[in-house]
Amino acid sequence: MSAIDDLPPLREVIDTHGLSARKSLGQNFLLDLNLTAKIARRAGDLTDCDVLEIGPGPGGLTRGLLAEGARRVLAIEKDERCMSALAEIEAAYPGQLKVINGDALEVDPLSHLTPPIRVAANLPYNVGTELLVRWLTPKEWPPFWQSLTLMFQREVAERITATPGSKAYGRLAILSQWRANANIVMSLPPGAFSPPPKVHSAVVHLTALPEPRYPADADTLSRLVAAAFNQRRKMLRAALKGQAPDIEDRLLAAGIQPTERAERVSLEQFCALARIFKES
Ligand SMILES: C[S@@+](CC[C@H](N)C(=O)[O-])C[C@H]1O[C@@H](n2cnc3c(N)ncnc32)[C@H](O)[C@@H]1O
Repeated sequence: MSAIDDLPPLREVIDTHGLSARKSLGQNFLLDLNLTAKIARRAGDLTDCDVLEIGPGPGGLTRGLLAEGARRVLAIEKDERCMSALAEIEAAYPGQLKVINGDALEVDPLSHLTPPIRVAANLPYNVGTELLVRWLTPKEWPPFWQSLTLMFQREVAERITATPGSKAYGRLAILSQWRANANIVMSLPPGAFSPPPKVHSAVVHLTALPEPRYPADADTLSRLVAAAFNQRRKMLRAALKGQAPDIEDRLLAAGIQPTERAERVSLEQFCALARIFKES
């Protein structure tokens, strides 16, 4: 019998520790340990890795990550009420789980982790998107993480993995695919969660490329792509007018027709445009 078998079922944990789900914290818990084990397996081989988990809640995915052999898990959870439930898991895996009660947008986890590091999370979607963009846009590359395995609203997962020409293609697709391989590895219906959310969810697995697919400065690329897709129905010469007075020349130099719309421009072309901006 492993340590995880000694822990009470998650429904009992919720009752014992009074963890009624709070909408303000985006709490839709995964209570099926077979499912959390499956998600943990999608994070890759954890045996020689430290894992950063954001938003462990009552600890379903945390248990999965530890049972899959993670060397250490650092879990950052904003809800103080979850601390006693997570302490039970800490006790079952001495020295392997560290929990920080704080806001993942404010806590710097790096001093607690040793590479190689993988990230796994089932987070409220707004926080997840903000963290994803941060993790994808550091100045230096490769980043601190080897892979990110993140639960998103299915529509957001589709925006991360979208290709040019599709409605979902935009800033998230470009930033994700510039520096990582990104795939949807699991789909989950609302009923997988307690309480069930209104929408379907999906797990996206991103692995960091050793180098970005095409050279570009992260801030410049991020700024241009945000401006281009903010007005996605406009031609690029109009959408990017505020970025440079000679925007048409710059677009042409990057191999982009000024009359083109952002959703038809490839990642390679956006990177070429970012290089032209950096050089000018
Ligand atoms: C969707 S629930 C998932 C909980 C758990 N991982 C599971 O799968 O059952 C999201 C969790 O993130 C926590 N959370 C929300 N905002 C957070 C933040 N800014 N930093 C850290 N945790 C946060 C919530 O309290 C909640 O426990």
